[in-house]
Amino acid sequence: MSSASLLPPADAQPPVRHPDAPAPGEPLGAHYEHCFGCGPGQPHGLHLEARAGDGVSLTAEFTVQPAHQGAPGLAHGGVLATALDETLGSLNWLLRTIAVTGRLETDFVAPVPVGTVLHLEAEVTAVAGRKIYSRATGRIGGPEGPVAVRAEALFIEVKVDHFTEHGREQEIRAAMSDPDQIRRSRAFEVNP
Ligand SMILES: CCCCCCCCCCCCCC(=O)SCCNC(=O)CCNC(=O)[C@H](O)C(C)(C)COP(=O)(O)OP(=O)(O)OC[C@H]1O[C@@H](n2cnc3c(N)ncnc32)[C@H](O)[C@@H]1OP(=O)(O)O
Repeated sequence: MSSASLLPPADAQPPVRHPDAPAPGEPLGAHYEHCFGCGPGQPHGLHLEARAGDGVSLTAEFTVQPAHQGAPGLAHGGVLATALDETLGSLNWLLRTIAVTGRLETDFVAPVPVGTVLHLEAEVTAVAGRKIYSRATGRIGGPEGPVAVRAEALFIEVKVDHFTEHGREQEIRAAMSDPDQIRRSRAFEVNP
């Protein structure tokens, strides 16, 4: 059961897909080359690949590598939580909103062996002001396989200043001059 702070308030609205959101089936790509969740330049990262779904939803895959073990041969729970966090965070691109995780609640339903493809699906359920409510499920053995992990989350919309104030200047400057225009706009574009 989710905690009270993950229940949308009575005045929450259904999420609205941004008109310029990627079409259903289109890959979302990475928002930052060195992101541990999705960046191609992070050798031990998850290299999570997400695709837009209908409405404000998406699907994603992540293959558990030996570098992601906790118990021998099994994915570390924190890594699985990261996969859920990254998947849920990617939803905000469909809203064209920059947001960070405020709260993430995870259920670990079944162990996930190394070599397994985790099939994730996620959707935004409601928006209330700066608060974005979402949930995700990860299945093994195929997109229709048994549920191994699931999560509910609250993301909070932030201005780009959140990153320039708290992040390291060198990395921020490098991300702002990323030659990949889609990645640059995904990281920094804010829509009212
Ligand atoms: C360089 C590249 C840029 C990349 C850009 C893309 C980034 C994507 C990254 C993707 C990577 C994957 C994703 C990641 O890993 S993101 C990384 C992990 N997350 C963070 O680092 C966030 C750290 N936290 C903060 O910075 C602040 O606490 C934030 C910004 C979240 C809120 O502080 P702020 O001062 O702004 O706002 P507020 O305190 O007035 O709160 C506002 C409202 O929210 C409610 N609330 C707040 N927290 C919680 C909570 N825990 N449970 C329940 N409710 C909570 C609060 O009650 C209030 O509600 P209401 O009173 O209005 O009803």
